[in-house]
Amino acid sequence: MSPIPHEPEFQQAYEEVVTSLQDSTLFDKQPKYKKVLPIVSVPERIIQFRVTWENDKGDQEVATGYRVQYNSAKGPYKGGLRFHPTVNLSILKFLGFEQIFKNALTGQALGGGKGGLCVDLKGRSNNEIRRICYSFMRELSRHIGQDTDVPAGDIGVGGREVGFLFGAYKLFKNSWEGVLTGKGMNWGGSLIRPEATGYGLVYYTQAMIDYATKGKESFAGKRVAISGSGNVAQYAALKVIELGGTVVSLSDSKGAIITESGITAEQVEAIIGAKVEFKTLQQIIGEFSAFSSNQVKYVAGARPWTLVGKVDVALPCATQNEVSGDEAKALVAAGVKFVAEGSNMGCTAEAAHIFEGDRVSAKSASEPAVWYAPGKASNMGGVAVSGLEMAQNSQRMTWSREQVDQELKKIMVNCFNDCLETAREYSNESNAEALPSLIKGANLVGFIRVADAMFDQGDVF
Ligand SMILES: NC(=O)c1ccc[n+]([C@@H]2O[C@H](COP(=O)([O-])OP(=O)(O)OC[C@H]3O[C@@H](n4cnc5c(N)ncnc54)[C@H](O)[C@@H]3O)[C@@H](O)[C@H]2O)c1
Repeated sequence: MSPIPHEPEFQQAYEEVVTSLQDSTLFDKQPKYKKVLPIVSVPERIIQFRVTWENDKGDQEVATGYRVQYNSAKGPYKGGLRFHPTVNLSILKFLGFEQIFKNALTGQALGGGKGGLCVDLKGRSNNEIRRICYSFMRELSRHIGQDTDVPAGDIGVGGREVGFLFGAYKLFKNSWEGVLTGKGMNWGGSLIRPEATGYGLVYYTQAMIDYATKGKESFAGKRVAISGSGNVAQYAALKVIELGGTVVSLSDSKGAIITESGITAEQVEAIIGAKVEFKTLQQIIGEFSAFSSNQVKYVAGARPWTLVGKVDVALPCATQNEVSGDEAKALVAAGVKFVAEGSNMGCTAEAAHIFEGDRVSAKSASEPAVWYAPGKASNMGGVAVSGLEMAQNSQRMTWSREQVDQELKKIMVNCFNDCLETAREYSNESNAEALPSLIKGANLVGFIRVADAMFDQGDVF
């Protein structure tokens, strides 16, 4: 049990890690690691602050801002900022806790953190969003820096918001430094950073397909269900299309679009342009010419998982707990073989259990089973390229698109192999040689790397 039971999302994320570790031979082989759990579960520091601004009507508004500086054993705190009306400490602690181990999986020198603001930006003008970002950074700038804590975007915080936040930091601190990642391309940003989480998710899934089919299959010809239509979903969809897969769904918080023939790259580009203006999918399919020739079905208030028919790959890319146990059962019945989370904790504990149960019950690699990758491994391409952005800022250099993309691919494939090998090394399952658990593998690799650094630095003794 987590020490704080009234934080349900945090508790869920904590229990997932603890269960993975307990359900392996790690603590039998090396009992010292048990001591790390209660220490690593408590954030090094939480900053909570008031953010006020004048809205476009001339009224004052107020919201609560947060930064959870969770763990700095491996490097400066690193993790995104979420601006959304559901933001609270339970959600930010779950995201920050995941981020510690995710960042360790990149193989880079990055600690873990997360932050955000409980606000709804939808429908607000650019000017008002700028005022919100400046007010948020007025306080946050006291606590971050390129060697201390380097935030990035998350839900509700994209390129526009990172620009305003960076401008505010520069103003308050009189310092131009790589204090945020996801920056604009002509002022310190890295090529491929906007694409990185979606592309990386597809590269990780490609490594799963490659391993499971012994190189015989790829994305070509596969039917791929994707949820969400924000940053992660957009670039995952474009990469799947480029690799010859058929994207049969996308969604937003109001509903889902479903298509037999596949969403086109032109349609995804239309969504990319319209989402910055807070348009819903329903509005976009009604307004843009890309949707008049190649029509899609819109289902209000629905998630895509039970609506897509036969499907080979599922990539949840919207938000946490967006695949329920029943939806997981429906996906397995629809033939899904590969599930990889673009969103953080996209699957409920029940859904993850169903996918893992399907794998455990298979006797050998030749039997069809579901391969399930947790977000902390499969969506870490974004933070990995943020790490590359920090490296480029320190060097005062800009790497080419090809160089960053190659590095991203290498990082994702290495992460897949690390998860696989470590799951085998510490597995207590009879079929682990042929079908190792990627969720256990990811948690074991991330935890051991962070725990070793904490022992070395005297955080745990
Ligand atoms: N942006 C990154 O680099 C990055 C990296 C790793 C993980 N993630 C995770 O990926 C997910 C999506 O992030 P993003 O950056 O694409 O954000 P975004 O703001 O660009 O898009 C979020 C998407 O999720 C949908 N959504 C939000 N709340 C929802 C809800 N309650 N129900 C249904 N749909 C909802 C939105 O409509 C939108 O399509 C989040 O879980 C985030 O933590 C993002």
